[in-house]
This record gives sequence, C-alpha cells and structure tokens, in this order.
Amino acid sequence: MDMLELKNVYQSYHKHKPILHGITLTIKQGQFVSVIGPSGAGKTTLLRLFNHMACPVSGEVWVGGLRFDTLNGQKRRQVQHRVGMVFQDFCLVEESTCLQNVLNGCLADMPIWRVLSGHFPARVQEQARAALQQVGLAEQEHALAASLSGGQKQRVAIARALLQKAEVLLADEPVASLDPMTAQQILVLLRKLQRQEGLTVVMNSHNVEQAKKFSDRIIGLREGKIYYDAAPEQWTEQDFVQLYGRGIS
Ligand SMILES: Nc1ncnc2c1ncn2[C@@H]1O[C@H](COP(=O)(O)OP(=O)(O)OP(=O)(O)O)[C@@H](O)[C@H]1O
Repeated sequence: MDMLELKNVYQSYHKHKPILHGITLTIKQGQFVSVIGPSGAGKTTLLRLFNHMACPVSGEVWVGGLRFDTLNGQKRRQVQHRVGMVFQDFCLVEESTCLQNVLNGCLADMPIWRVLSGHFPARVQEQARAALQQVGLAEQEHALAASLSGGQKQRVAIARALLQKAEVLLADEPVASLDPMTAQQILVLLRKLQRQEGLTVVMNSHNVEQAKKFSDRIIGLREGKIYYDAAPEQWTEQDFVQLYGRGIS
C-alpha cells in the first residue's frame, strides 16, 4: 500500500524563493526511507508536507490514500493523527515526567477537561506505560524529562508517537545531537519498530553511513529536486560525491 505520496509538489516560503521544485514520489507502507542532501536542500520542508507544517504552493500531498493538502478541520486532524514526528531536540516538556510526556501523544483524542486536569483514563495510562516499555524506559516513568540523557529523551519522544498510534514517523535528524553509540541504539530501535509494527519511517539525515545502514531506500535531495532515489546498495560513492558536490568523509 502507498502510505505517502507527493505529486508534482512545488513549495516556497517566500514568493521569489522556491524551495521544492516539482517533487513526485511514493513511499510504501512499512518502508524506512532516509532523505539526505546538502544543507538547505529542502529535506525538512519535504518532511513537513506530510504533517501539514508546510503547505505546497501547487501539487498534491497524499497520506494513507487521502488527499491531505486540501483537507481542513477535523478531517485534517484525523490524518495528522496518523503521522508522528520526532526532532533533533526531542521537543519534550522538560518539567514533566516521562509518562506525562508520552501521554501528551494522545491529547488530541481527549476532552478538554482531561487535557486541563491532566487526568487520563487508566486504559490510556496503561498504553503509555506499554509504549515506554517498548522503547526500554519502563523504569523511568516517574523521572522528569529534564533529568534524562539525550538518548532517553529521544526514546520518550518515540514512545509519544507510539501512543498516538502513528502509522508514519517523520524523524527530522533524530540522532544528530547524540553520541555515536546512543545514535546507533536509537536507529536500531526505529528499525525494530518499523519492522515489528509496520511503521513507515521517513528520516532526514546528514549521516550517509547511518542512512546506508538503516534504510530500505535513500532519497537524495539537492536544491529542492530529487537528485537520486534508490536502495542503499544501488547508490555508488560517486552518487554521494555528486549529491553533495564534494567528497564525503
Ligand atoms: N519557515 C521558513 N520560512 C522561511 N524560509 C524557510 C523556512 N523553513 C525553511 N526555510 C528555508 O527553506 C530552505 C530549505 O530549508 P530546509 O530546512 O527544508 O532544508 P534542509 O535540507 O532540511 O536543511 P538542513 O540540512 O540545513 O536542515 C532554506 O533556504 C531555509 O532557509
């Protein structure tokens, strides 16, 4: 099944500065796709199209078989709900516990009085604990996010997306601020969730070696256009060099 699709998408934040130029691509359900390319190529913008944080100037954005860019209100929120996102800087509420941060993943489903009072049904709290267990943080549910290491924070952010029951995880440089060992552990976790849960993962990365190791497919973006799109083993050293316009170390 096609989970994500862009049809001839153009995007720009300012009239005279186009960012994405006629992008067409399809991502199958359960694929792990890395998007790589030089700074400013449009990688984050491309990811944001899939949760409506960026809107196309023209073209179509499809999520789970639904035309997404033209949806509004409740219908748009329903689709957004299927798409989780994790960021380089984790985006947690630092003064809240791990469990509370995970529970934030289902705020959109809760009546306003529960959001304001912070009282979540026991069933949802159990699901949040199960999500923490899935990411290996069962013991930390009462710890404040501020007291966690970077790797642990990213695990909490992933658990939050799991509680949201996201079918797609957009990961914007998810391990860029982590040490190599912790980065590897987080990528192993993402790969495991992709395989076990059928999660579709789209990850922006500046690390070619990680993209090669963990992805089913690598999309190379350069100046807002797809430069090359293939399985990691099809990419040659020359392709990477040309994508970045220089040698990679
Ligand atoms: N909210 C915004 N408003 C205006 N311009 C923006 C906005 N977000 C991004 N841009 C511009 O769009 C271009 C592409 O940015 P984007 O973040 O998508 O690239 P990127 O490939 O992810 O870069 P990097 O690897 O450095 O994170 C850049 O020139 C950037 O300055």
